[in-house]
Amino acid sequence: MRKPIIAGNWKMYKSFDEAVEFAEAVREQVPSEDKVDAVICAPALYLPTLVDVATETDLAIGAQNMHFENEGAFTGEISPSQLASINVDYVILGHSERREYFNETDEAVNKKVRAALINGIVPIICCGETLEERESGQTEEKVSTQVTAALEGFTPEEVKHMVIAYEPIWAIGTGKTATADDANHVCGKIREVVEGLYGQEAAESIRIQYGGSVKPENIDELLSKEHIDGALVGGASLKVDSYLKLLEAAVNA
Ligand SMILES: O=C[C@H](O)COP(=O)(O)O
Repeated sequence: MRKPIIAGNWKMYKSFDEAVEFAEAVREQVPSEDKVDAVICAPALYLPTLVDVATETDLAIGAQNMHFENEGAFTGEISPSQLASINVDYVILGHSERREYFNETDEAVNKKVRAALINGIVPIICCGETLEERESGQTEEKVSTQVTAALEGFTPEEVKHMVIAYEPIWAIGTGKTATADDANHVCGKIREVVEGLYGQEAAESIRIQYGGSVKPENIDELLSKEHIDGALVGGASLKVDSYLKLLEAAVNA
């Protein structure tokens, strides 16, 4: 059985004080990491402090992006080894907002996944279709292409420890959620893609999250589905109460 993983993606929200206040409020209430991986992916500026606040608790801290090189003349960028040097555990890669607004390509995502592994950071690899793609029946082809590209060149052992987040773009921040059956169907297809590339053990081990307007009211149904191992959550991860409710749902799933 795969351990659920709930990752909050704060995007470009919260002041520094609000971020610290949140982490201090949840750190003692987060369920044991034996039951659920609880992650907060915060703005880069806050990461060292949040890692410090979360030390020796079951709360893990992640970044929302990184460069694929460990160092170099890349003004404004943050490297995987820099994240590792402050003990960041996770990184979101290939989020649709990065693909859309910052021209992140499948090739760059693949390089970043490699760089994350080299530096001991767990990648949360995002994929998902636009509304237009969904309506024209291209959902499976789109996520399959994205996942295949992101996972190119690894070993089955490496793939087992990765996380994939399926986020239909039309469901992000819109209040529209894919039905649990639809989300499960696509997550199942992603698992088939992983199996085709890396075999059954990797496919059964890799964790696949759903993301897109997940909230305490809909998480139980999503997590009851065979192929959904957790959630990547934007809006509902910003409030202490709703974040803790999502974790509780994962423990009880
Ligand atoms: O990374 C998180 C997703 O973009 C989902 O955001 P949302 O929960 O606000 O729809």
